[in-house]
Amino acid sequence: MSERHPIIAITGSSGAGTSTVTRTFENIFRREGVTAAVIEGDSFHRYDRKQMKVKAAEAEANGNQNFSHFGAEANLFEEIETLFRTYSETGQGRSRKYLHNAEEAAPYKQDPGTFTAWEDLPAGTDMLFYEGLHGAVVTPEVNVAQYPDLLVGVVPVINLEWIQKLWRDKNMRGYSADAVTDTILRRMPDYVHYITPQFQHTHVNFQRVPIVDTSNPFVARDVPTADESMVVIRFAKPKGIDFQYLLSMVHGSMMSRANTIVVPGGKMELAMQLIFTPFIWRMVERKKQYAPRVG
Ligand SMILES: Nc1ncnc2c1ncn2[C@@H]1O[C@H](COP(=O)(O)OP(=O)(O)OP(=O)(O)O)[C@@H](O)[C@H]1O
Ligand SMILES: O=C(CO)[C@H](O)[C@H](O)COP(=O)(O)O
Repeated sequence: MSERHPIIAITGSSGAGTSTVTRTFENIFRREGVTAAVIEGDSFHRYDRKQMKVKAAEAEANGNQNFSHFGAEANLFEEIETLFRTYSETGQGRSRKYLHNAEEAAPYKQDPGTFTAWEDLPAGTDMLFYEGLHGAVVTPEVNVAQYPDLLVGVVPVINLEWIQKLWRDKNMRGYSADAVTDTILRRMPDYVHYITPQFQHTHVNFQRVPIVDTSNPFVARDVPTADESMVVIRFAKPKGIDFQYLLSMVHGSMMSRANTIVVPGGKMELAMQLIFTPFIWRMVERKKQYAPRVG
Protein backbone atom coordinates (compact mmCIF):
# COMPACT_ATOMS: atom_id res chain seq x y z
CA MET A 1 0.00 0.00 0.00
CA SER A 2 1.38 3.40 -0.90
CA GLU A 3 -0.12 6.79 -0.10
CA ARG A 4 2.34 8.48 -2.42
CA HIS A 5 2.19 6.12 -5.40
CA PRO A 6 -1.09 4.19 -5.27
CA ILE A 7 -1.81 1.05 -7.29
CA ILE A 8 -5.13 -0.23 -8.62
CA ALA A 9 -5.19 -3.82 -9.92
CA ILE A 10 -8.02 -5.44 -11.85
CA THR A 11 -7.57 -9.19 -11.91
CA GLY A 12 -9.49 -11.87 -13.77
CA SER A 13 -9.21 -14.79 -16.13
CA SER A 14 -8.84 -14.53 -19.90
CA GLY A 15 -12.12 -13.23 -21.31
CA ALA A 16 -13.53 -12.37 -17.87
CA GLY A 17 -13.96 -8.74 -18.84
CA THR A 18 -10.95 -7.00 -17.28
CA SER A 19 -10.37 -4.95 -20.46
CA THR A 20 -14.03 -3.90 -20.39
CA VAL A 21 -13.69 -2.81 -16.74
CA THR A 22 -10.48 -0.96 -17.63
CA ARG A 23 -12.45 1.21 -20.07
CA THR A 24 -14.78 2.20 -17.20
CA PHE A 25 -11.77 3.19 -15.07
CA GLU A 26 -10.26 5.13 -17.98
CA ASN A 27 -13.51 7.13 -18.15
CA ILE A 28 -13.29 7.87 -14.41
CA PHE A 29 -9.62 8.88 -14.77
CA ARG A 30 -10.44 11.22 -17.67
CA ARG A 31 -13.35 12.82 -15.82
CA GLU A 32 -11.37 13.27 -12.60
CA GLY A 33 -8.17 14.47 -14.34
CA VAL A 34 -6.08 11.52 -13.09
CA THR A 35 -3.10 10.23 -15.10
CA ALA A 36 -2.50 6.53 -14.71
CA ALA A 37 0.25 4.28 -16.03
CA VAL A 38 -1.79 1.41 -17.50
CA ILE A 39 -0.17 -2.03 -17.45
CA GLU A 40 -1.48 -5.05 -19.37
CA GLY A 41 -0.94 -8.27 -17.47
CA ASP A 42 -0.27 -10.27 -20.66
CA SER A 43 2.97 -8.33 -21.09
CA PHE A 44 4.28 -10.38 -18.14
CA HIS A 45 4.01 -13.67 -20.02
CA ARG A 46 7.44 -15.31 -20.00
CA TYR A 47 7.40 -16.45 -23.64
CA ASP A 48 6.29 -15.02 -26.96
CA ARG A 49 3.83 -17.08 -29.03
CA LYS A 50 6.47 -19.13 -30.90
CA GLN A 51 8.49 -19.86 -27.74
CA MET A 52 5.27 -20.77 -25.90
CA LYS A 53 4.43 -23.40 -28.54
CA VAL A 54 7.91 -24.91 -28.18
CA LYS A 55 7.69 -24.91 -24.35
CA ALA A 56 4.21 -26.46 -24.41
CA ALA A 57 5.43 -29.20 -26.79
CA GLU A 58 8.46 -29.85 -24.53
CA ALA A 59 6.21 -30.03 -21.47
CA GLU A 60 3.89 -32.43 -23.28
CA ALA A 61 6.81 -34.64 -24.27
CA ASN A 62 7.62 -34.80 -20.55
CA GLY A 63 4.06 -35.81 -19.67
CA ASN A 64 2.67 -32.39 -18.74
CA GLN A 65 -0.35 -31.57 -20.88
CA ASN A 66 -1.30 -28.55 -18.81
CA PHE A 67 1.48 -26.05 -19.38
CA SER A 68 -0.44 -22.78 -19.64
CA HIS A 69 -0.52 -18.99 -19.61
CA PHE A 70 -2.29 -19.12 -16.25
CA GLY A 71 0.61 -20.72 -14.37
CA ALA A 72 3.85 -19.65 -12.72
CA GLU A 73 6.23 -21.21 -15.24
CA ALA A 74 4.80 -19.28 -18.21
CA ASN A 75 4.73 -15.89 -16.47
CA LEU A 76 7.10 -13.44 -14.82
CA PHE A 77 5.44 -13.23 -11.38
CA GLU A 78 8.63 -11.84 -9.78
CA GLU A 79 8.68 -9.01 -12.31
CA ILE A 80 5.04 -8.11 -11.55
CA GLU A 81 5.91 -8.04 -7.86
CA THR A 82 9.01 -5.93 -8.56
CA LEU A 83 7.00 -3.49 -10.68
CA PHE A 84 4.38 -3.07 -7.94
CA ARG A 85 7.00 -2.66 -5.20
CA THR A 86 9.12 -0.22 -7.21
CA TYR A 87 6.11 1.83 -8.26
CA SER A 88 4.74 1.99 -4.72
CA GLU A 89 8.14 3.23 -3.49
CA THR A 90 9.20 5.52 -6.33
CA GLY A 91 6.36 6.00 -8.82
CA GLN A 92 8.50 4.33 -11.47
CA GLY A 93 8.94 0.98 -13.16
CA ARG A 94 9.14 -0.79 -16.51
CA SER A 95 6.55 -2.32 -18.78
CA ARG A 96 6.02 -3.63 -22.30
CA LYS A 97 3.14 -4.93 -24.43
CA TYR A 98 2.14 -8.35 -25.74
CA LEU A 99 0.79 -7.86 -29.26
CA HIS A 100 -2.13 -10.25 -29.63
CA ASN A 101 -3.18 -9.65 -33.24
CA ALA A 102 -2.23 -7.92 -36.47
CA GLU A 103 -4.08 -4.75 -35.51
CA GLU A 104 -2.20 -4.40 -32.20
CA ALA A 105 1.10 -5.34 -33.86
CA ALA A 106 0.86 -3.00 -36.88
CA PRO A 107 1.90 0.28 -35.14
CA TYR A 108 5.07 -1.44 -33.87
CA LYS A 109 5.83 -3.09 -37.24
CA GLN A 110 6.14 -6.42 -35.38
CA ASP A 111 4.53 -9.83 -35.77
CA PRO A 112 1.47 -10.72 -33.69
CA GLY A 113 2.41 -12.85 -30.69
CA THR A 114 5.57 -10.85 -29.90
CA PHE A 115 6.50 -8.40 -27.15
CA THR A 116 7.49 -4.78 -27.55
CA ALA A 117 10.73 -3.70 -25.86
CA TRP A 118 10.67 -2.97 -22.10
CA GLU A 119 10.27 0.75 -21.48
CA ASP A 120 10.25 3.02 -18.45
CA LEU A 121 6.81 4.14 -17.33
CA PRO A 122 6.00 7.78 -18.08
CA ALA A 123 7.21 10.09 -15.31
CA GLY A 124 4.83 11.82 -12.91
CA THR A 125 1.81 9.52 -13.10
CA ASP A 126 -0.81 9.71 -10.32
CA MET A 127 -1.23 5.97 -10.03
CA LEU A 128 -0.40 2.56 -11.51
CA PHE A 129 -3.27 0.64 -13.06
CA TYR A 130 -2.76 -3.11 -13.73
CA GLU A 131 -5.26 -5.14 -15.71
CA GLY A 132 -4.71 -8.85 -16.23
CA LEU A 133 -4.46 -12.41 -15.02
CA HIS A 134 -2.29 -12.11 -11.93
CA GLY A 135 -2.88 -8.84 -10.05
CA ALA A 136 -3.51 -10.68 -6.76
CA VAL A 137 -1.33 -13.73 -7.15
CA VAL A 138 0.29 -15.22 -4.04
CA THR A 139 2.68 -18.18 -4.23
CA PRO A 140 5.36 -19.42 -1.83
CA GLU A 141 7.82 -17.23 -3.79
CA VAL A 142 5.90 -14.02 -4.53
CA ASN A 143 3.16 -11.91 -3.04
CA VAL A 144 1.77 -9.54 -5.65
CA ALA A 145 -1.50 -9.05 -3.72
CA GLN A 146 0.17 -7.14 -0.88
CA TYR A 147 0.80 -4.00 -2.97
CA PRO A 148 -2.42 -2.71 -4.59
CA ASP A 149 -4.41 -0.12 -2.66
CA LEU A 150 -7.49 -1.23 -4.56
CA LEU A 151 -7.75 -4.80 -5.79
CA VAL A 152 -10.77 -5.66 -7.97
CA GLY A 153 -11.75 -9.16 -9.14
CA VAL A 154 -13.71 -9.61 -12.37
CA VAL A 155 -15.23 -13.08 -12.39
CA PRO A 156 -18.24 -14.03 -14.50
CA VAL A 157 -19.75 -17.41 -13.63
CA ILE A 158 -17.67 -19.90 -15.55
CA ASN A 159 -20.07 -20.72 -18.41
CA LEU A 160 -20.31 -17.00 -19.16
CA GLU A 161 -16.54 -16.58 -18.88
CA TRP A 162 -16.09 -19.34 -21.49
CA ILE A 163 -18.73 -17.84 -23.80
CA GLN A 164 -16.98 -14.46 -23.54
CA LYS A 165 -13.58 -16.03 -24.19
CA LEU A 166 -14.84 -18.08 -27.14
CA TRP A 167 -16.54 -15.03 -28.64
CA ARG A 168 -13.54 -12.74 -28.18
CA ASP A 169 -10.87 -15.24 -29.29
CA LYS A 170 -12.87 -16.23 -32.40
CA ASN A 171 -13.95 -12.76 -33.46
CA MET A 172 -11.09 -10.54 -32.31
CA ARG A 173 -8.10 -12.89 -32.32
CA GLY A 174 -8.93 -15.23 -35.22
CA TYR A 175 -8.88 -18.59 -33.36
CA SER A 176 -11.20 -21.53 -34.16
CA ALA A 177 -13.74 -22.74 -31.59
CA ASP A 178 -11.80 -26.03 -31.29
CA ALA A 179 -8.52 -24.20 -30.61
CA VAL A 180 -10.15 -22.09 -27.86
CA THR A 181 -11.77 -25.19 -26.33
CA ASP A 182 -8.37 -26.93 -26.23
CA THR A 183 -6.86 -23.88 -24.52
CA ILE A 184 -9.62 -23.83 -21.89
CA LEU A 185 -9.05 -27.54 -21.18
CA ARG A 186 -5.25 -27.25 -21.04
CA ARG A 187 -5.45 -24.34 -18.60
CA MET A 188 -7.86 -25.90 -16.14
CA PRO A 189 -5.37 -27.05 -13.45
CA ASP A 190 -3.64 -23.64 -13.50
CA TYR A 191 -7.06 -21.94 -13.43
CA VAL A 192 -7.81 -23.71 -10.16
CA HIS A 193 -4.35 -23.20 -8.66
CA TYR A 194 -3.49 -19.66 -9.80
CA ILE A 195 -6.60 -17.80 -10.99
CA THR A 196 -9.39 -18.58 -8.51
CA PRO A 197 -7.31 -18.26 -5.28
CA GLN A 198 -6.75 -14.61 -6.11
CA PHE A 199 -10.38 -13.76 -5.41
CA GLN A 200 -9.89 -14.30 -1.71
CA HIS A 201 -7.37 -11.43 -1.71
CA THR A 202 -9.40 -8.95 -3.78
CA HIS A 203 -11.18 -6.04 -2.06
CA VAL A 204 -14.21 -6.04 -4.37
CA ASN A 205 -15.40 -8.75 -6.77
CA PHE A 206 -17.74 -8.23 -9.72
CA GLN A 207 -19.41 -11.45 -10.78
CA ARG A 208 -21.61 -11.29 -13.89
CA VAL A 209 -24.37 -13.91 -13.78
CA PRO A 210 -26.47 -14.59 -16.88
CA ILE A 211 -30.24 -14.85 -16.54
CA VAL A 212 -30.54 -16.74 -19.83
CA ASP A 213 -29.63 -20.36 -20.45
CA THR A 214 -25.87 -20.77 -20.92
CA SER A 215 -25.77 -24.48 -20.17
CA ASN A 216 -23.67 -25.30 -23.26
CA PRO A 217 -21.21 -22.45 -23.65
CA PHE A 218 -19.47 -24.22 -26.55
CA VAL A 219 -22.45 -23.81 -28.89
CA ALA A 220 -23.56 -20.33 -27.77
CA ARG A 221 -23.51 -17.91 -30.69
CA ASP A 222 -23.68 -14.65 -28.73
CA VAL A 223 -22.49 -13.29 -25.42
CA PRO A 224 -25.53 -12.67 -23.16
CA THR A 225 -26.16 -8.93 -23.21
CA ALA A 226 -26.07 -6.59 -20.24
CA ASP A 227 -29.87 -6.81 -20.03
CA GLU A 228 -29.62 -10.59 -19.90
CA SER A 229 -27.43 -10.60 -16.82
CA MET A 230 -27.09 -9.40 -13.23
CA VAL A 231 -23.89 -8.43 -11.47
CA VAL A 232 -23.09 -9.59 -7.95
CA ILE A 233 -20.76 -7.12 -6.22
CA ARG A 234 -19.09 -8.38 -3.06
CA PHE A 235 -17.00 -6.24 -0.71
CA ALA A 236 -14.40 -8.08 1.38
CA LYS A 237 -14.64 -5.33 4.05
CA PRO A 238 -18.02 -3.61 3.79
CA LYS A 239 -17.27 -1.13 6.59
CA GLY A 240 -17.58 2.38 5.17
CA ILE A 241 -19.49 1.33 2.04
CA ASP A 242 -22.71 3.35 1.78
CA PHE A 243 -25.06 0.61 0.60
CA GLN A 244 -28.14 2.81 1.15
CA TYR A 245 -26.72 5.34 -1.30
CA LEU A 246 -25.89 2.64 -3.86
CA LEU A 247 -29.36 1.09 -3.54
CA SER A 248 -31.01 4.46 -4.05
CA MET A 249 -28.86 5.39 -7.05
CA VAL A 250 -28.90 2.07 -8.91
CA HIS A 251 -32.42 1.27 -10.04
CA GLY A 252 -33.29 -2.41 -9.69
CA SER A 253 -30.49 -3.21 -7.22
CA MET A 254 -30.83 -5.24 -4.02
CA MET A 255 -28.75 -6.62 -1.18
CA SER A 256 -28.28 -10.41 -1.20
CA ARG A 257 -25.91 -10.52 1.79
CA ALA A 258 -24.66 -7.96 4.28
CA ASN A 259 -21.58 -7.35 2.12
CA THR A 260 -23.12 -8.03 -1.30
CA ILE A 261 -25.18 -5.86 -3.61
CA VAL A 262 -26.73 -7.16 -6.84
CA VAL A 263 -27.29 -4.78 -9.76
CA PRO A 264 -28.82 -5.25 -13.22
CA GLY A 265 -26.13 -6.01 -15.86
CA GLY A 266 -26.77 -2.73 -17.65
CA LYS A 267 -25.97 -0.80 -14.47
CA MET A 268 -22.52 -2.30 -13.93
CA GLU A 269 -20.69 0.73 -15.27
CA LEU A 270 -22.82 3.11 -13.18
CA ALA A 271 -22.24 0.98 -10.07
CA MET A 272 -18.49 1.03 -10.74
CA GLN A 273 -18.50 4.80 -11.14
CA LEU A 274 -20.41 5.26 -7.87
CA ILE A 275 -18.19 2.84 -5.96
CA PHE A 276 -14.78 3.74 -7.36
CA THR A 277 -14.90 7.51 -7.94
CA PRO A 278 -14.77 8.25 -4.17
CA PHE A 279 -11.89 5.74 -3.81
CA ILE A 280 -9.98 7.61 -6.49
CA TRP A 281 -10.74 10.99 -4.87
CA ARG A 282 -9.33 9.66 -1.59
CA MET A 283 -6.21 8.28 -3.28
CA VAL A 284 -5.58 11.61 -5.02
CA GLU A 285 -6.16 13.56 -1.77
CA ARG A 286 -3.75 11.35 0.19
CA LYS A 287 -1.18 11.64 -2.58
CA LYS A 288 -1.47 15.45 -2.54
CA GLN A 289 -0.69 15.51 1.19
CA TYR A 290 2.69 13.99 0.34
CA ALA A 291 3.46 16.24 -2.64
CA PRO A 292 6.45 18.53 -2.02
CA ARG A 293 5.24 22.05 -1.13
CA VAL A 294 6.34 24.84 -3.44
CA GLY A 295 7.37 28.22 -1.92
N1 LIG B 1 -19.98 -6.45 -18.83
C1 LIG B 1 -20.03 -7.05 -20.02
N2 LIG B 1 -21.16 -7.07 -20.72
C2 LIG B 1 -21.22 -7.69 -21.93
N3 LIG B 1 -20.19 -8.34 -22.48
C3 LIG B 1 -19.04 -8.34 -21.84
C4 LIG B 1 -18.88 -7.69 -20.57
N4 LIG B 1 -17.62 -7.87 -20.17
C5 LIG B 1 -17.01 -8.59 -21.13
N5 LIG B 1 -17.86 -8.88 -22.14
C6 LIG B 1 -17.55 -9.65 -23.34
O1 LIG B 1 -16.44 -10.49 -23.07
C7 LIG B 1 -15.40 -10.32 -24.04
C8 LIG B 1 -14.08 -10.39 -23.28
O2 LIG B 1 -13.96 -9.25 -22.44
P1 LIG B 1 -12.55 -8.55 -22.23
O3 LIG B 1 -11.85 -8.38 -23.53
O4 LIG B 1 -12.80 -7.37 -21.37
O5 LIG B 1 -11.82 -9.72 -21.43
P2 LIG B 1 -10.42 -9.71 -20.72
O6 LIG B 1 -10.68 -10.17 -19.34
O7 LIG B 1 -9.77 -8.40 -20.91
O8 LIG B 1 -9.62 -10.78 -21.50
P3 LIG B 1 -8.01 -10.85 -21.73
O9 LIG B 1 -7.39 -10.62 -20.41
O10 LIG B 1 -7.82 -12.23 -22.23
O11 LIG B 1 -7.70 -9.81 -22.73
C9 LIG B 1 -15.68 -8.97 -24.68
O12 LIG B 1 -15.31 -8.97 -26.02
C10 LIG B 1 -17.20 -8.87 -24.55
O13 LIG B 1 -17.80 -9.51 -25.63
O1 LIG C 1 -5.76 -13.78 -23.29
C1 LIG C 1 -4.79 -14.38 -22.98
C2 LIG C 1 -4.33 -14.39 -21.57
O2 LIG C 1 -4.98 -13.36 -20.89
C3 LIG C 1 -4.03 -15.09 -24.02
O3 LIG C 1 -4.43 -16.39 -24.06
C4 LIG C 1 -2.56 -15.00 -23.86
O4 LIG C 1 -2.21 -13.64 -23.78
C5 LIG C 1 -1.81 -15.65 -25.02
O5 LIG C 1 -2.26 -15.20 -26.22
P1 LIG C 1 -2.03 -16.07 -27.54
O6 LIG C 1 -2.40 -17.49 -27.20
O7 LIG C 1 -2.97 -15.45 -28.54
O8 LIG C 1 -0.60 -15.92 -27.92
